Amino acid sequence: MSSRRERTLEVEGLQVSVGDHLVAVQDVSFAVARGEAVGLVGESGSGKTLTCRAVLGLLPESGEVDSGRIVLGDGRDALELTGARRATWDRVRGVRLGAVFQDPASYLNPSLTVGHQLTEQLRVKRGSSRGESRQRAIELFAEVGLHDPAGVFHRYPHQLSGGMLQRVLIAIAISCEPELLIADEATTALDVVIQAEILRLLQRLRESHGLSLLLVSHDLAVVAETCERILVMYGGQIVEEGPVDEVLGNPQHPYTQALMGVATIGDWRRRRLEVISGQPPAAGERMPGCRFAPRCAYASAECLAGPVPLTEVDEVRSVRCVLHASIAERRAVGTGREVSA
Ligand SMILES: Nc1ncnc2c1ncn2[C@@H]1O[C@H](COP(=O)(O)OP(=O)(O)OP(=O)(O)O)[C@@H](O)[C@H]1O
Repeated sequence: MSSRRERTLEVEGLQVSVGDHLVAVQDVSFAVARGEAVGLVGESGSGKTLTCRAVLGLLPESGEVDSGRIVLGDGRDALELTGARRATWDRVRGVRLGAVFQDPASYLNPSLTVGHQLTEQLRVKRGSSRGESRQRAIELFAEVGLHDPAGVFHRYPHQLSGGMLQRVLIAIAISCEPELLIADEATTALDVVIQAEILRLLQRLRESHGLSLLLVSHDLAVVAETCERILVMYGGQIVEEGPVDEVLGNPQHPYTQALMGVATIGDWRRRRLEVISGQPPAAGERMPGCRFAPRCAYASAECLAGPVPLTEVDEVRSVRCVLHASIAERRAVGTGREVSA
């Protein structure tokens, strides 16, 4: 588990609100160890993007971190990001923290060549000379799998495909050797072949650069293939976490079980999550107990008694469900009811 490994990121008790003080992310705690790939999954609106954006200091204008701690690095390199000033963010974002998102074109300037944009990053963030940064840019373009990197250097964003643009963005994101790369739905818009190539590239970069990865995806298959650990979010909270194989192989939270149900185990690879019946709570919706209770076939009065903490099941797994032990028992003896899905 990550506690025995050097930490790249620690998020503790994070609460984020949006709009008119609507709590959209609450009590979110997790860590990413050095070189580890952690996947963040959940339905649309569950708070995945706001969690990542809080870590990156890029919340929307109406968004705010109400409480909690975000610490980048470990030991002597540990840096508290909560409440950091702009100058600190300038030193961290793009340097110790890299990010890639779903729509790479919108993060590039259409009127500058991609080579220019990468060299600017190297010049501004690393203080490299013009010649050094040009040479390094071409090396980085080659490293992210762009053919004819010297030719690509002179291209404008509109001259490149979506997959090529995502590679350019990855080259920019890793150019300053960050400790952590956040990839928020970075392969969602790409076709499956390109998606697989980009995921392989991220794996390779993890190995060659000792990079930690926080990968947000709707797609359980993407996380299963790429990550060691998974965080399942529901209604702004983490409801289950643990090693990917164990969580997907034997989900403990009824929501994770339902996700696996709709994704049809055995034939779910490469499928996107489909919608589970019922609606998740909206941002800011106050609920007395478990936020999944209205959609859960196991729900009882106990579930509504008060806030449900994320509880350790064993050394490596945690679940936010007061009934998880009895549900696991019922499932083990084959009498568990199926969750409505
Ligand atoms: N700028 C904003 N203003 C108001 N509400 C917002 C804003 N950004 C996010 N929210 C709300 O916060 C909640 C969490 O949103 P978030 O984008 O983090 O979810 P997500 O899990 O990343 O979803 P998706 O997979 O669709 O990106 C949602 O209810 C969303 O409507």
